[in-house]
Amino acid sequence: MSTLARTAVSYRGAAEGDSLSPARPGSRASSGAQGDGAKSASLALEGVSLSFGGVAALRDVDLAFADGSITAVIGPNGAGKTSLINVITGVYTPDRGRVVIKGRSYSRSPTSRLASLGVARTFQNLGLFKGLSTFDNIALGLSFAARSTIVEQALGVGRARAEVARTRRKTDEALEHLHLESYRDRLVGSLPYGVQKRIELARASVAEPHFLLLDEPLAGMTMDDKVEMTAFIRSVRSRLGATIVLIEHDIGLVMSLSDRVAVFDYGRKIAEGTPAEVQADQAVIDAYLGVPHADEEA
Ligand SMILES: Nc1ncnc2c1ncn2[C@@H]1O[C@H](COP(=O)(O)OP(=O)(O)OP(=O)(O)O)[C@@H](O)[C@H]1O
Repeated sequence: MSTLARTAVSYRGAAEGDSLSPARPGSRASSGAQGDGAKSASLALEGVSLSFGGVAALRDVDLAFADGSITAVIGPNGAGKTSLINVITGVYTPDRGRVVIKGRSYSRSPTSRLASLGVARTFQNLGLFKGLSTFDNIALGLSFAARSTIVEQALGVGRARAEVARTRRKTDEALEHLHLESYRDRLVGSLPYGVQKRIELARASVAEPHFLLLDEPLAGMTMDDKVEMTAFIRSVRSRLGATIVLIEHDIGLVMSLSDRVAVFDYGRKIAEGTPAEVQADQAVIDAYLGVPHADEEA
């Protein structure tokens, strides 16, 4: 297990003021990931339900992400995949259930502290600043860690000087790891879509998160770009030891990239396991072929 993963497992601290409580003893999150009992899961959903008016986006979802694993969340359009990431990141507050992060259980994820808890994400429709350079976009991924005062920053002294140096070093490392050096000073809006997706991955990973949530990181790319991107995702995982959750529609790539796959349909987790297990699962085959389910609710 990586150092980062060990840190995640042993973490017990949490700031006051959030709606939190220790993970339930014996819960999946505290005892290990589903179907992967040898590993701990510092990130999990427990009994999460979420609805919008009459639409149930998530229905009683239990899902634990083994530390250091890559889990793909797949399912047809409207299955609840993005809602799941939005619940983990506190964009949505579940009607029921809890989000467990590093041994603490939240009825609503603490949005303002997610970065310090080691949670980072990318967005389905790129969340980059098109008028800024590649370097500046990636550097923004470190902004939460700034400790210097405005005065120190204005004068470029004290902690600000060290932070600027660290930001430059970390950002240059991320540019190198994701082969983005040649785009360093280019405005993001002028770059090809596949490169922008890679820049978003760089921004999300530059602060070395423990949990990386990728919403359709391969969407809209050429096949060559997709193959390249999957290699970059693997390399981020092995470099950081991060737990990666990704939403993807390209089943072929999902199967080769992921350790685990969770399949959703109408907000419900209908299958979970290794890629080979879910591929052979009849409920999954039915969901993808659009076979109506006996328990389908209005
Ligand atoms: N903010 C919202 N307001 C109303 N309904 C929403 C909202 N967000 C999601 N939904 C609904 O919740 C359900 C699940 O949506 P979600 O975006 O999570 O699905 P998805 O699996 O990510 O779909 P896609 O693959 O098309 O992105 C859908 O029926 C969607 O219309």
